[in-house]
Amino acid sequence: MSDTSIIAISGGSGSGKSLFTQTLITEILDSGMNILVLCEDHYYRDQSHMTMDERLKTNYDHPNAFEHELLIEHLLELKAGRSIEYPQYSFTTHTRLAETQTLEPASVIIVEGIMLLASPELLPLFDIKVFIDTPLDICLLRRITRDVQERGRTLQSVTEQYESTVKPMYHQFVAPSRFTADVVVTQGGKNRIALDVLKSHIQQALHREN
Ligand SMILES: Nc1ncnc2c1ncn2[C@@H]1O[C@H](COP(=O)(O)OP(=O)(O)O)[C@@H](O)[C@H]1O
Ligand SMILES: Nc1ccn([C@@H]2O[C@H](COP(=O)(O)O)[C@@H](O)[C@H]2O)c(=O)n1
Repeated sequence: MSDTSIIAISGGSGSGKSLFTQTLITEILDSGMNILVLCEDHYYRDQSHMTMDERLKTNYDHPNAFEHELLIEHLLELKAGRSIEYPQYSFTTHTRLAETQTLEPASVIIVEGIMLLASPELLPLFDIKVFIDTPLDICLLRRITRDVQERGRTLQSVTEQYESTVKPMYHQFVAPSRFTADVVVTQGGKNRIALDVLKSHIQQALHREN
């Protein structure tokens, strides 16, 4: 087994996980380091056997919506120095695409997603657990803009899904998972100090490898 560091970045939908992760890796990649990012969203279950009506009824904010078994298998493969076939997911068809992407192992792996810290089977794999703590009303405002502009949703579908699953599941699963985190970050991807602390930890881990 190699000495791979796995960092989990979790928090509600729209909390700023992706922006935080992207800011972090852009700054680290600028210094020429080898780092890999996996999104939990890519591990939403394949629903190609279901009709579109059935897919629209899925609760995408429950831990069971994810194939965490496959995510665990992939993290273990990467830690063992082997490549993986990374699933690709469509928020339009609500299922996996036929193609996958081959990803090579790296010394530091960042995984980001809503249910990472709410899933006890995943926790032992993470060396650092980060929770992006953003008020739910701000998450909702960001989600409306993003889902309409980037995920082909209507304002009505975003508000209905928010009331029926996103908000109740946030309170049931995501918010309590904050207490499993090592680091709780306010102000998301704009929190300069949190970014610098994690960057410094990652750079130390990468230097230990070299
Ligand atoms: N701190 C912030 N201030 C302003 N806008 C932000 C901030 N963090 C994220 N956003 C914006 O909010 C939207 C959702 O953020 P994103 O990082 O995709 O959230 P998540 O990955 O947690 O769902 C994106 O359009 C992003 O640019
Ligand atoms: N087919 C799907 C799958 C997921 N969602 C929503 O995505 C959210 C998680 O992704 P973030 O990038 O926002 O963290 C989650 O809250 C699901 O409701 C969806 O709408 N459709």
